[in-house]
Amino acid sequence: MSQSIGFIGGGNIAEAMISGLKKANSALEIRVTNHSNRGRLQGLVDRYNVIATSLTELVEDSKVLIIAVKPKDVQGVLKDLAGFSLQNKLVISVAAGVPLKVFYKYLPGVAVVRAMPNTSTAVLHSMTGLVRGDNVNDEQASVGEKIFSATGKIMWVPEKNINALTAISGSGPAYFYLFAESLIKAGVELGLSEAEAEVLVLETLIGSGKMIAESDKSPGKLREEVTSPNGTTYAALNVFMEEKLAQTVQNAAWACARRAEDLEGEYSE
Ligand SMILES: NC(=O)C1=CN([C@@H]2O[C@H](COP(=O)(O)OP(=O)(O)OC[C@H]3O[C@@H](n4cnc5c(N)ncnc54)[C@H](O)[C@@H]3O)[C@@H](O)[C@H]2O)C=CC1
Ligand SMILES: O=C(O)[C@@H]1CCC=N1
Repeated sequence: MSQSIGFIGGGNIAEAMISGLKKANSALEIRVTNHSNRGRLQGLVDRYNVIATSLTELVEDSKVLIIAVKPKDVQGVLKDLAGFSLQNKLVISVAAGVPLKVFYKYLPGVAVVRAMPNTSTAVLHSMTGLVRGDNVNDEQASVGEKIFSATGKIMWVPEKNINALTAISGSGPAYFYLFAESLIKAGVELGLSEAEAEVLVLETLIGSGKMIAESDKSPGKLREEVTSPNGTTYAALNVFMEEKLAQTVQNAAWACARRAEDLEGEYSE
């Protein structure tokens, strides 16, 4: 990747992306500007050897601008960017619930890709959804694809599907972390030390993920293979069934997608 990248916003997702991108290519030039938090910016410089800079320098020196601020702060960034010529630049927004039309309003003609990565980009296992804006040429689409492919897998989707994707893979890591936290707590309640419970949960999660990824069996089939009739797993799964875990998971994913839609709704006029 020969393109220099500039992050506007250096928070959680920017750090996950920077960490992954630097792992994939330590020579990659990355600039970051972060509003009103010098300590945060200096931390990124110290940890990843990025260049801390002003917005003006970042725009001048970066081919790709990645907007990684909270949804409520995106319009402020776009107003600032409207003062620059962005010809030949690719703008990538990772903000949830900010539709492409908002970018066109402030930056007419801009080449923008809407992306929804997840924090596993830090370990090169992100799943990133990408939406191609109207003005993105093939070369720019390929640049966007390379940036996110360097830190995991990508999927191009139409804009109408980005909220569904957010509900599964964008926010998804948090669901698995909650499950892991709960299982660690259960292990401790059952008499294991926290360190023991953590190792058991960690290895079980990684092993299950690898089984789903590497075996040719569906998650349902793999589950059946663990579940002996009237055995121990059966006893546990019965509780999940009785307490409607599957429905709860679906409700949570719907709530996530609806929240993204609500955010988008704030831009309807
Ligand atoms: N955290 C996650 O797992 C994911 C987050 N996202 C999206 O990424 C965006 C950022 O999320 P987080 O990193 O979690 O938030 P965060 O709050 O950790 O980071 C945002 C950063 O932007 C800075 N900022 C605010 N206004 C700015 C401005 N005008 N110029 C420069 N910096 C500015 C803030 O000081 C803060 O450090 C959100 O829009 C979110 O929807 C997308 C995918 C995953
Ligand atoms: O919670 C959020 O709004 C962001 C978007 C996807 C993951 N985190």
